[in-house]
Amino acid sequence: MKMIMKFGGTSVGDGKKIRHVAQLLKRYHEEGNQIVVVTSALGGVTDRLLENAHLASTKGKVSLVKEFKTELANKHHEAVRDAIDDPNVAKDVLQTLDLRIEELEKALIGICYLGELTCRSIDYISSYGERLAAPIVSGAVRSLGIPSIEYTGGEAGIVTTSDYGNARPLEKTYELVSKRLGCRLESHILVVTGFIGENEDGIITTLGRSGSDFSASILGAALKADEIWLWKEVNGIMTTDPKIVPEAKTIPQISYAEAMELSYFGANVLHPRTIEPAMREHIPVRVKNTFDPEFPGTLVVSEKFQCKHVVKAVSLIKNVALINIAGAEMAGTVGTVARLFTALAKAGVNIVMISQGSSESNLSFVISESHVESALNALHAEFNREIVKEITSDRNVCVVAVVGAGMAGTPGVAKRVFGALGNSMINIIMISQGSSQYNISFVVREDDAFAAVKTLHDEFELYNGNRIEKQL
Ligand SMILES: Nc1ncnc2c1ncn2[C@@H]1O[C@H](COP(=O)(O)OP(=O)(O)O)[C@@H](O)[C@H]1O
Ligand SMILES: N[C@@H](CC(=O)OP(=O)(O)O)C(=O)O
Repeated sequence: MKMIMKFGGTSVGDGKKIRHVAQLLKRYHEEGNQIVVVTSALGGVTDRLLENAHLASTKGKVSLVKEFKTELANKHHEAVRDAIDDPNVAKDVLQTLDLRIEELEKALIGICYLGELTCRSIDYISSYGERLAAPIVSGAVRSLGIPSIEYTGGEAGIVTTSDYGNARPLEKTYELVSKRLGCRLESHILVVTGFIGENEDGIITTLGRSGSDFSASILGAALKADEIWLWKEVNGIMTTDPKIVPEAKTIPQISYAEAMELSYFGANVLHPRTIEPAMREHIPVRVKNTFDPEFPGTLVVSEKFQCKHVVKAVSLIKNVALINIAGAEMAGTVGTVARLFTALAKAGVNIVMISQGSSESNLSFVISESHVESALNALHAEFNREIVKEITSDRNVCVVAVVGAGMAGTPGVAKRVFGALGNSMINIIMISQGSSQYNISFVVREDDAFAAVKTLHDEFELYNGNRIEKQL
């Protein structure tokens, strides 16, 4: 089989884990599979890179850059020691790492002197997590006697828009990747940095936080892979985040549409865009546990292979805010909503969900907490108390979503959702249901969020894994 295997930051958290990953790869390679590996940064490294980029621009202290350089070098050198036995391979990898760390140091010192951090520089700095991980993963594979080459996303052919921090692949990516990687697949395990690509001028871009899943899917579609495997620290896509409800169970099979709804509604087990490229080529996506490789995990497949289970999972989006706008003149004033959306789009604000009262005199929507200032400024500038008289925001909220393809056309699901929440004395602040009827989502107070997820997990008996399997 031709396979893409993506390993997340927890899976390549340190040298011992990378050694384990290399052994897994050896096993699948020896079974006759052609493998492209997509690696994330070692766990926590992207966060540290971003923190230090911000520190450099605000404090401007070169001594802090030097301290960070030592921290990064120590972490990655230790990983090489633990992951790679062959001394020649280790020497080669250490040389590559040191060169890259020096480049990074220069860039951070530049930011110290300039005192400013552009979106383009943020992408450049944060790309180093994956650019330091890939040589180690590829070296660990070579150390086991298997030829391996490492590529950055751009070198592999991922060409993107210039939307730094949220770049999308251009259509030419699919042909380019196939040309560049296709011919080497037979003889090598290819290791590609997740999360990053480059624009048409060769400038590094990133696909958004947790974007390595998306990279894997792009490469899978380009190479027309038989399967895309996403290796994680959990046993697949589960009925809810096991960190919130420990009784959560693995969902053995789920449709592309359901997996997309879940990821859009906060199940950070998948990057929200992951499914699109796989779906365009009908490639099955498997989510597996790196630390329990025999466990089958979850298979994400096209709808036609999928039985309909009313509710499959419950998810939670944190770090959001609710914005309310109100004004008696809003009722019947044509174009108010268009002005609102245009103003928000110009300010770069993404809307998570929307609800409009039937009186038309108020409208509520949910956005990411980090966009609140820009949204409020944009709305005040656009309306200036004309038509819209009141604009308020509330940051202490979360969005909960109940997802399942079988909800479409099954009466009574909403009654059960809101009945169960009522019995648990959980107040609903806002409700939204997409016309796809694949999910019902609603806003609750942050303090009620975990209880809401647990209540619904119990109501639909999602802790009872057998029940899901029986209905498949
Ligand atoms: N429905 C869900 N199923 C599985 N994991 C979930 C779900 N919702 C949230 N999560 C969280 O997503 C994380 C995914 O695993 P992780 O190894 O961190 O992925 P990656 O490193 O690829 O980003 C887990 O830590 C888990 O707590
Ligand atoms: N390293 C990047 C990209 C990524 O996909 O990471 P992970 O697979 O660990 O979510 C991030 O932290 O956002």
